[in-house]
Amino acid sequence: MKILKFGGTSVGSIASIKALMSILESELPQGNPIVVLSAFSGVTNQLIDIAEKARQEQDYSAELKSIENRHFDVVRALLPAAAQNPVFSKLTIYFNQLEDILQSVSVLKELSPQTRDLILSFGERCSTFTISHLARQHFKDVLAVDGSEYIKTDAAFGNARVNTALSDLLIQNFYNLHQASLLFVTGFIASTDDGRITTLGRGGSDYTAAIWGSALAASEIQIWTDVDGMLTADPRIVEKAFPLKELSYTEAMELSYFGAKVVYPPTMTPAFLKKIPIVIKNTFNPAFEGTYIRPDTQPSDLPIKGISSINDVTILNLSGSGMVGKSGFSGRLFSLLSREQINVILITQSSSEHSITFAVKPDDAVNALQMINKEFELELQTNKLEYPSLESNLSVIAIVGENMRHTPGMSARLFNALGRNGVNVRAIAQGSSEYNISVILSKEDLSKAVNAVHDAFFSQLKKTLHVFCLGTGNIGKTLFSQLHSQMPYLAQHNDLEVKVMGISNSRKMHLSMEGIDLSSWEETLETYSEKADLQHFVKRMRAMNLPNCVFVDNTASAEPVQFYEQVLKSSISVVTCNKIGNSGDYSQYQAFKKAARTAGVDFYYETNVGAGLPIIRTLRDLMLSGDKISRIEAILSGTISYIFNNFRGDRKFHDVVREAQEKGYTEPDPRDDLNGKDFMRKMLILARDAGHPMESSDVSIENMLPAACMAATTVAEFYTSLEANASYFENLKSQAEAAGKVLRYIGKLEHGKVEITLQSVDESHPFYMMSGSDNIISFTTNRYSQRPMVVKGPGAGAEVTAAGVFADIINIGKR
Ligand SMILES: NC(=O)c1ccc[n+]([C@@H]2O[C@H](COP(=O)([O-])OP(=O)(O)OC[C@H]3O[C@@H](n4cnc5c(N)ncnc54)[C@H](O)[C@@H]3O)[C@@H](O)[C@H]2O)c1
Ligand SMILES: N[C@@H](CCO)C(=O)O
Ligand code: NA
Repeated sequence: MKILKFGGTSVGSIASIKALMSILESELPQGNPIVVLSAFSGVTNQLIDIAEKARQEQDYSAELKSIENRHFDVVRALLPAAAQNPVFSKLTIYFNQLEDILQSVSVLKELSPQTRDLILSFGERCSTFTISHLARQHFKDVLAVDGSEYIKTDAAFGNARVNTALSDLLIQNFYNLHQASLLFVTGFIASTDDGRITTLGRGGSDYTAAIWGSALAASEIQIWTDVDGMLTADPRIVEKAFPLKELSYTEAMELSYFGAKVVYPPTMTPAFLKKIPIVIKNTFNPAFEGTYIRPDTQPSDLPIKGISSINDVTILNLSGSGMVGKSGFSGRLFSLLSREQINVILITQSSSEHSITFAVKPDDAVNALQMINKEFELELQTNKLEYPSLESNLSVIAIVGENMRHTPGMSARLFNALGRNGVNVRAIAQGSSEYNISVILSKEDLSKAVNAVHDAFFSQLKKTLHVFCLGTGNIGKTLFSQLHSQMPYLAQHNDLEVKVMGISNSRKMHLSMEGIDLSSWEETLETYSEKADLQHFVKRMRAMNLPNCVFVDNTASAEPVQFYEQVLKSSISVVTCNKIGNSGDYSQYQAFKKAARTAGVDFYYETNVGAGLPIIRTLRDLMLSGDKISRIEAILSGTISYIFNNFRGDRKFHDVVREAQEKGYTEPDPRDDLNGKDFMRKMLILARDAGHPMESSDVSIENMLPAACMAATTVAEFYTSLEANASYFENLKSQAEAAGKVLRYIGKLEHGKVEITLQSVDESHPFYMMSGSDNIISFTTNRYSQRPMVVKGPGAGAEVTAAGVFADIINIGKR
């Protein structure tokens, strides 16, 4: 025999009652279950409210009427007219009785816990009566049972303690007489020996189901609700939370301790003791298998079963020399708290025994503090103890699961996820059962922390990167289109989801908690945006406090650079193709690195040199493995490379420059390429990464342009001057050609010196063969001493650059 318990949301509406009936219909062929019902959703709370209003002599009639109407409406909708009247009459009797009781509360201006329980009992009685009547339309031999007659309790109204032996007997006797009927039992309510109504406290209908199940040795207890089972985390916090197939009793208890909402496992203890399996099922999705809670679970692949959290706690910290080695101390402390009925959520003690930290509900904190001050007055006055301090606005998160037991690396994974996201851990507790590790953190970090930890443990789910992008030009635009087209691939092959949460260019910006749809980012930016304000952008990004964040700079502006350090310090990784940051003052370059290291986040800038070519990464790997760089020789201007490779035949120099610009190889201002500045920045960044603390003034650059071109004050003027100096460039070319050589602008780092020179090289030179916007770099090192390591390929252009930025972002996601 099974117990099927339907909670408030499963009995609150016409649709849910229909669903309930069809669930019963498919269940009945396997034998009659016992159905336990809650009050219609929301009714218990309404009754509490109405009772309170009555006590204060306020008008409650409308609210009472609305409860009545809900029951009547259901009857009207689901019963044929001819069958309605007897139900209406009985319901009217219930509501008249309730009205009478409320009247007396009003007259006496007194609402005792006993009266309150009596008032609340109408919720379950009306719902069970109504639904059992509706069931008569579908099933034979239906019986409505007032469960309060069969569960006997003490007189602790509001949260009564059950007399199990007596209740078991009453239930068994009743069932023996009526097992042929389809029984509908009121949940939540019970009675004292002398017949006064009591209630069973939080999760009371679950408790009723467990008591009946245990008394009758049910084969299964089904808890029908409005979600697909117990989830891995609170779905209001973690969008990706998913239903668990199976939990052990212990896991269910641990998860619920910190607030799993669908079932309140402590009430299921009678079922646990008899090893009866419990299933959480969704009334609105009955085909879904739901969550099984049972004693012997199958081995699971999940490293943890879930993350539970308590939104608001306060911690008290007690410390002092008086505690060391005093065995009675914590005994006194905790019996004091228990005497005061203060529930201790979590305790940690330093191994020096010098301090104890414990967490309580904020409502209990001041009381706890005062009680401690009183109890330990002597120790406090003699300085053996320090006056305890309170810390509020904190939350607790706990990871729970039996697989954590004896598995090294679990706590590392937890703290790594928290650390990388800049979540400061205030206190830690691990039960010696190893089923649960709990940490206390700031309340404002709760959502970020739970999401980051969920991502870290449930790696079979997509991990989400939250990306904030500056710049919607050549590179920015291309990055968005690459991200957009690669989304499905990333999801499938990298278990990664990249969500763009903010976009800004120099005119407009837009940030969104939902993320920006990359198929229409341009319209979104036009329609919803505000005026660009970088300071504000960064502030908002930080305030969103999301896990796994990346700040991407695709501008050529000095302004974003001012924010890198503060962004890194707030545990947000930075990816930049903008070279201004790393080629500024050396102290600034160092500060970025230090900020990233300290915060444990990434600062990636692969595209600063050679666009998407793996140059920065290669150099870093060489350095990390202890190699020494003796020489770097390189062509690192894609623009100049393109110009020399295409300045052939009767083509004009300035036309080729314009073509390079049109192809997206040049900087936004092409003068930055031709005057060597862009090349200088790249050589400087390489030299710094190779361990030389250099400034830009240390780089010597041979001008490739005549003085008149260098002096041009606008881009238009620049092109005019290139045209005017056409013969200068023709000369350079023909001289080289006459000698069987080609022109190459080459950078070199050797003996701590960096120079960039214009050279004519013949075919014996390794840099002779180049095409398109090719870059080439050769590293001569201790290990690559005879023949250098060479990286070569297209070193400019929107596609290859955006791809490099993309790869940096993904690499952050992979860590
Ligand atoms: N083109 C290449 O092959 C290549 C290769 C490697 C690196 N880069 C680098 O890429 C960067 C972008 O180049 P691009 O060609 O896309 O430039 P672009 O001029 O096309 O676009 C720059 C974007 O930055 C925005 N912007 C400027 N200042 C801003 C600010 N303060 N806040 C927010 N947005 C701002 C502009 O509105 C524009 O959308 C440059 O730093 C360049 O050095 C380019
Ligand atoms: N303008 C740059 C882009 C790549 O950094 C170049 O021409 O090399
Ligand atoms: Na690169």
